[in-house]
Amino acid sequence: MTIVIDQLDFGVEVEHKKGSVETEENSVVEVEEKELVLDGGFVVPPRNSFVVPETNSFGQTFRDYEAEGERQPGVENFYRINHINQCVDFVKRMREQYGKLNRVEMSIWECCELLNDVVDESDPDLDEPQIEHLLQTAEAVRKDYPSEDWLHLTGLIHDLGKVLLLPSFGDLPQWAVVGDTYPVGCAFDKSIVHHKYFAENPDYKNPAYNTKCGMYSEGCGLNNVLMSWGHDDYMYLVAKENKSTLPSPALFIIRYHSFYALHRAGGYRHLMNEEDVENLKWLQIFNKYDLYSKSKERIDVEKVKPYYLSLIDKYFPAKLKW
Ligand SMILES: O[C@H]1[C@H](O)[C@@H](O)[C@H](O)[C@@H](O)[C@H]1O
Ligand SMILES: [Fe+2]
Ligand SMILES: [Fe+2]
Repeated sequence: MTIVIDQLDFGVEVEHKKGSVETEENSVVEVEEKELVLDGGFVVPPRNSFVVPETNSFGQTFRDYEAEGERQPGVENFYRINHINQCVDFVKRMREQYGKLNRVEMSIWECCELLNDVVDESDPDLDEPQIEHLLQTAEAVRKDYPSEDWLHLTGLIHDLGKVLLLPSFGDLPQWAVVGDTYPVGCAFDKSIVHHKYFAENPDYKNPAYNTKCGMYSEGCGLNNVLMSWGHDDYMYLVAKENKSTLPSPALFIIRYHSFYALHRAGGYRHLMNEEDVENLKWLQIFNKYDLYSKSKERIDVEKVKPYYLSLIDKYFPAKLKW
């Protein structure tokens, strides 16, 4: 059995458009089509065809971090180490070091191919090579939003930061690359997966960092918030520093797609500014495709490659600094 998830219900404007269709008897009937218009000027189609599966490839509901199964102990252990180690000092050091982008020079597509060798230990829903996940996400978005080519490309590249696991990118451990992300420097929200393990984080008992706002102020904007270090923030830095022409919601999606405490649980809203509120709408649309397109269905890479190469050419330089 499958469930169809309807259009998301956040506060977007609905524009009514008149159109006409011919019936079988050739009489013309007026119809009213609803289009959702986001403030950023992008249009959300009224009919989404993507069907959200009820269970993942392991027969469990998606993102069930307690369900017993072969992946559960490994994933829980991943979050234990992640929560102990991601602290303000660590994040500052990583941003400083990796912000230099002085390790590798290569194209976006070359990077996609490198992801073939990457396995993500934090993910209870996926054990396929990462390149499959990139294409599954991008192609699922493309079906429902055929004219938003920037969103297709966002699907393709959103997880490229996982190359941080590879030797030429510093060989970072899994806990510093994958998994959900969250702000450091203020209280860890209760909705974060396996929250209990934060008790051993050096910031947990620090009064400068353990209040609702911690080192931030209400409405300061997520751009001023330090996020736990991983593939999201790294790929955002890569896209920004290499002067990608992708629009603001694309960069926001790349940077915060693992921030489930925000986009799923609604935590940390007090740190957002108006631009974040607007961009979050796109992130919530994107998340459906990122999460639920994970399946055993393979995409024919060679068939779709020319299309994605044309998008890369449109939004990125030929070679990027990583
Ligand atoms: O395990 C997954 C995986 O690492 C994803 O790439 C990340 O974006 C998710 O937030 C995380 O939960
Ligand atoms: Fe990710
Ligand atoms: Fe992903």
